[in-house]
Amino acid sequence: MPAIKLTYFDLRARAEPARLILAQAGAKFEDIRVPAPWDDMEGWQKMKPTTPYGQIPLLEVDGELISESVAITRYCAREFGLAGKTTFESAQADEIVDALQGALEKQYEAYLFEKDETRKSTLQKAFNETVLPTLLGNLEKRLCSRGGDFFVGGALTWADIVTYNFCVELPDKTVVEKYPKISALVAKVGELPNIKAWVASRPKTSL
Ligand SMILES: N[C@@H](CCC(=O)N[C@@H](CS)C(=O)NCC(=O)O)C(=O)O
Repeated sequence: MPAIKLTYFDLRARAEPARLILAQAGAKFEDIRVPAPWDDMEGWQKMKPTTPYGQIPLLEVDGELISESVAITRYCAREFGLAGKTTFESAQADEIVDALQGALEKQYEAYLFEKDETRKSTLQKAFNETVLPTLLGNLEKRLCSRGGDFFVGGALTWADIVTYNFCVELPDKTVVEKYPKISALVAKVGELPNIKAWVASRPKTSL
């Protein structure tokens, strides 16, 4: 097994999908957490230029660095057999992750780091009423078209784990209840023993 170190702020956010995959795989990894810029701007300003793109998360695998959260997550999925059994299945999983990532980036841009609580809740509400129903409606149909249990090949892949993480991180989880297949998938992934154990034991953070 490669020696894996995952470095991110002390947050779930962009590193959590990779952590969940590593946890599900039972892989050993170093979960390195550096203080967020709002807690230690000086420390982050020192670290920033040492990273390939001035941002984290970073994954170190046997001493080599990978940047970009989705590339990191995809590597973990491939390395630990959660990326589909064929190149076509891998593409099917990528499709779901890319669809979710598109919405996630909109969420980041719209409100995730908004400090003004009133403005944040207005922006959240707008996101819940526009972007989310379209995305979740489309994903529900996609899931049904692929058998209804898992997104790819009738077995667990990172597409399911990333969907789980996206849904449980939503500020208003009731939005997901309108989509029965997605809801069942989220519940099923949340009940996987390794996922359950990770979620119960991971550091408690705001994001
Ligand atoms: N596209 C990158 C974005 C990474 C990113 O935005 N990282 C943020 C934390 S979520 C960061 O490092 N912010 C500090 C900075 O940009 O100075 C990815 O998905 O990994």
